[in-house]
Formats: sequence, C-alpha cells, structure tokens
Amino acid sequence: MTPHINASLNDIAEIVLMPGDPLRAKYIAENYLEDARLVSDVRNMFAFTGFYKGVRISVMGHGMGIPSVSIYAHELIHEYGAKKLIRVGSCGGVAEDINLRDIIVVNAASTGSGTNRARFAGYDYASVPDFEMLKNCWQTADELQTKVRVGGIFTNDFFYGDPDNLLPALQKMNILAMDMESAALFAIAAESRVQALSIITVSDHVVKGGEMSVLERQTTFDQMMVLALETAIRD
Ligand SMILES: O=P(O)(O)O[C@H]1O[C@H](CO)[C@@H](O)[C@H]1O
Ligand SMILES: O=c1cc[nH]c(=O)[nH]1
Repeated sequence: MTPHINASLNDIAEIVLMPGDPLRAKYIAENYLEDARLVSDVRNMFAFTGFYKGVRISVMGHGMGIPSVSIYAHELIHEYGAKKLIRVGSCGGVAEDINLRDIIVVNAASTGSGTNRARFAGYDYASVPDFEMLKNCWQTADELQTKVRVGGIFTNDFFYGDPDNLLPALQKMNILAMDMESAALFAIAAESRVQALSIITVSDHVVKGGEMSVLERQTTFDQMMVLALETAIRD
C-alpha cells in the first residue's frame, strides 16, 4: 500500500489505462473488462483490475493536472510494477482543423510546467510517448478503421486564465490541443524506463467553441477506449 493506493501488491496489472476521471475508470472496468474488481479506492480515485481478451489490465483514474498524475504514475510504476501506462483523456481543441470528438494520439507534449525542466537540470525536455506503443496504436487505429490525428499537444497548468500569449504561440506551432498531464506522464515513464502513451478525445474547442457534457465525457469515449485496449494487448 502507498499513501494514495490501497491495492495489494499483486492487484495491479503491468498494463494500466489511466483516465483523469475515476468514474471513467469505473465505466471502462464495467463495460470492457471481464472479472473486473475494485482494487483501490483511496480518495475515491478508483482502480479496477480485470481482463481484456484474456490479458490482465488495470484501469485507474489519475486526477487532474501534473502533480496528481505524477503521484499515481510514480506509485503505480515504483510500488506496483506497472510497465505500460496509457492515458485515455479529454482535451481542449486548439487547431482550426480539429473538431469535437476527434481522437488525438499524442506524439509530443510541450508544456509550460516547470516539473520537466526540474527533472532535466533546467533544460527543455522533449516529452514524447514510447515509440513502440505509438506505432502499435497507429497500426491498431488503421485496422479498426478508427480515424485519429497524430500530433503535438500542450500540457497546460491552467484550465482557467491561460496566459495572454499562450494561444497564439500554440496556433503558430500547430499544436492540436491542450491537456493537463501528458507531458509529465511521458517524462516519468522515460525516467523510469517504462512505456507510456496518451490518447485523448476533444471534449471542447478553445477557439471554435462547443463542448461535451460531463456525462458525455464520462461515457462516450468508446472508440478511444477500444483503441487503447487493443493497442495495450498488441505484442
Ligand atoms: O478528462 P481528463 O482525462 O481528466 O483530461 C482533461 O480534463 C481535465 C480538465 O477538465 C484535465 O485532467 C485534462 O487533462
Ligand atoms: O485540459 C483541458 C481539457 C479540456 N479542455 C481544455 O480546455 N483543457
């Protein structure tokens, strides 16, 4: 047990899907995993472990923002032996040609957060997912005929009150969308020599407007879930 996870040592699988919202974790467990059971409930940040097509998989919420995902990713990797972490999240669209419900497979995550710089002796760390997982995800999307965009995002410390010059910079550099965790997840995985990937669905568009409801966010990311699960079990 850790301060934030009360699962027993063997209760967490090597593959962990991580939505921000613990209720999305419950939805995934109930709808996609066989023999799923609740293995951790500290702070209601639920973790479930079950089987997808015979492969043991856990799903656990990581909360919102870099400090929260960093705690859960660290404990899952270093205390429970997690080896493959896949964020299944939502994001705010930024690019003009990105629309509500688009699925983005992140191939780079820039950030304004100081945490990766702190990890990297003050230098700018290029935060990227594991290439093998990225390749597997691309091939899986192709086979499932799931339309995805692969591109760069920005992991933001702000949900409200972005700095004035942020959006023009993101648009200039063709950033597709913003989330609040991917850049840290990739850095923690790299530092720990495990694999991480981030697949995110556009829940609102910060330039063009429009947003999904809380319930839609919680339950309608099914294409993304299948893509993540099929990617996770691919050799
Ligand atoms: O829906 P999740 O996975 O939580 O992701 C996005 O939603 C939250 C903000 O509403 C942040 O965690 C952001 O990264
Ligand atoms: O991080 C996020 C997620 C959804 N929408 C945003 O604007 N930002």
